[in-house]
Amino acid sequence: MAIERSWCVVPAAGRGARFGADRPKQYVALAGRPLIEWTLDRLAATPCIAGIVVVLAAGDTGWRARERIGDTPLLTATGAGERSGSVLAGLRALPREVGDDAFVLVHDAARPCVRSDDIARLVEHGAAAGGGLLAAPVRDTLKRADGETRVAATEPREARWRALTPQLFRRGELVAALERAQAEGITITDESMAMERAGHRPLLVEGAESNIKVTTPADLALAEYLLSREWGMGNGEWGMGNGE
Ligand SMILES: Nc1ccn([C@@H]2O[C@H](COP(=O)(O)OP(=O)(O)OP(=O)(O)O)[C@@H](O)[C@H]2O)c(=O)n1
Ligand SMILES: C[C@](O)(CO)[C@H](O)COP(=O)(O)O
Repeated sequence: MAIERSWCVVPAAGRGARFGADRPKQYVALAGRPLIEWTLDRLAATPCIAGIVVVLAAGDTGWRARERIGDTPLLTATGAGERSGSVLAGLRALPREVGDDAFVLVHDAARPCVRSDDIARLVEHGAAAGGGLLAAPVRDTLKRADGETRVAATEPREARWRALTPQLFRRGELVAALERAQAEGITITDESMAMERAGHRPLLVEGAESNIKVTTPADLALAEYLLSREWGMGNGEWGMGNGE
């Protein structure tokens, strides 16, 4: 089932504790602009994104939301103490015309280097599979701990994937899965986890490893390098940089 365009919820209500700045990390300067603006501009410039709901912390004055970014409508919602609660708030703030069967993307405000063509492939293949997420293969050997610092298992090479965002699911199914996990008191770290607990097997769509999440200051330096590589031949326009 080919879907034309999809709305995107952008959770941006975190505190950025691991980043350790004097403001939430989504507002720290990245190449001269607040990090969040790079992410939102990138999403707004992605043809398959119909609109954006950005989820901000209650009373947040770190960034003045606009009604549109270019031709892309921009709505706001108020976040919660946990990321999953912020995502739920964003899903509930979608326009009425986005029904339960509509596929919706969820993308971290903290991921400014996402590639538009990766999002397009996720929308195409993830929708056909009933839901999916961008993911990058992990090069290191992964160990599963037994709760202490002892090795419980080693993940085989073909099973090692790093979940990214965006993640794409049907609005109604994702709301139900997140509400169920919330009712069960389960901490949900990404949308796929809630959907897996509800019995779904989301499709892994390989995305560029440059789609990093800015969590610490070291990540910010890498994001600045990655963005600089995407500029065109000095003309100041976004290149078609392959991100490699
Ligand atoms: N209650 C929360 C927590 C996180 N987020 C958002 O979810 C994305 C990914 O979360 P993460 O990187 O963990 O951000 P923080 O929670 O801010 O980071 P930390 O855990 O270091 O405080 C970020 O864009 C963040 O703003 C959110 O909207 N609401
Ligand atoms: C949602 C996410 O960005 C998918 O990769 C990731 O799970 C967030 O991880 P964190 O533990 O909140 O840093």
